[in-house]
Amino acid sequence: MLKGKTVAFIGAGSMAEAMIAGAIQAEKLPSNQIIVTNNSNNDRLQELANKYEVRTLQKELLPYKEIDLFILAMKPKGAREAFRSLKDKLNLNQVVISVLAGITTTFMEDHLQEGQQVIRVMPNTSSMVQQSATALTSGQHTKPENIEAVKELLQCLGKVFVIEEEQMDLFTGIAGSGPAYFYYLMEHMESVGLQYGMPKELIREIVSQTVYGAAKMVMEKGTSPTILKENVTSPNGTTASGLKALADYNGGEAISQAIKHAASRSKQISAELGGAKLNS
Ligand SMILES: NC(=O)C1=CN([C@@H]2O[C@H](COP(=O)(O)OP(=O)(O)OC[C@H]3O[C@@H](n4cnc5c(N)ncnc54)[C@H](O)[C@@H]3O)[C@@H](O)[C@H]2O)C=CC1
Ligand SMILES: O=C(O)[C@@H]1CCC=N1
Repeated sequence: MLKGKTVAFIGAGSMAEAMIAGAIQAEKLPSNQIIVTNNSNNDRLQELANKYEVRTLQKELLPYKEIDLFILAMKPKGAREAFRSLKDKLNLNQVVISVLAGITTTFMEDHLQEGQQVIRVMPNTSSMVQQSATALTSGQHTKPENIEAVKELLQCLGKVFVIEEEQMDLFTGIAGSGPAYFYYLMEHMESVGLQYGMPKELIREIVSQTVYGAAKMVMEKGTSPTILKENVTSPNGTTASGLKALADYNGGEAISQAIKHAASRSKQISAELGGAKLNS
């Protein structure tokens, strides 16, 4: 489905790079089928061209007719201008994909030609190592074969979940932003190690192996986090003491609030752009 398709990234930041790196590593999309552009930073385009051998071009020079899939990867505040400049240059066989937090398929359809095929996607930066949890939801005119092609592209970046659009803000709070919560946790784990004199490289390896092992247990053993947590916890042992401190300091509530705030910010971005009602 992806074979022979040309993909253009409009926006060349960290998310675009993570997706480009993942797709090339998976060998599904050769670098000569990838075009990248941004607003004005030529040095950044040169950096991506050197690193991934992709074609980089200034926006005005994009060969619009050659491109099958446009992936919008700028900040949401640039969305209106980006859609405005794309609108009259596309035909209805071309597909517009957005990774922008809070940009709904309705917003996309309303700001492109009537009948344009659109797909909203929420990856995360673990795309860089092909371990993203990515959500996909499509617009009303999008052909099944194009959804399959985009799924194939996203599968190069990790696991893909086709979800209802209503769940996108929540998915963004859990998985789009999620890696940052784990990095925050890891930062704190590292800093305790450092505080007690462990060498930085050693503590980093210990912490990342611990987090990786815990995720792998959930994925491979089919056991719930609750049971796995109980398995670690000996009566009156070290873990019980650690978990009590987490509860005393409201660790669980802090995590729930992080997800709820991120999801609500996604909704708010939609509302600010006039693309969705802010109902919670
Ligand atoms: N960073 C992340 O973990 C994730 C980001 N996203 C979404 O990806 C989008 C980009 O995020 P980052 O890569 O972190 O941002 P970034 O700030 O690193 O990159 C944004 C890029 O867009 C370019 N740009 C801005 N306006 C443009 C326009 N009108 N036309 C062409 N290029 C334009 C900038 O020059 C820059 O290259 C955001 O909308 C964000 O919601 C989605 C999932 C995860
Ligand atoms: O922080 C953000 O808005 C983007 C969307 C999900 C992850 N990063």
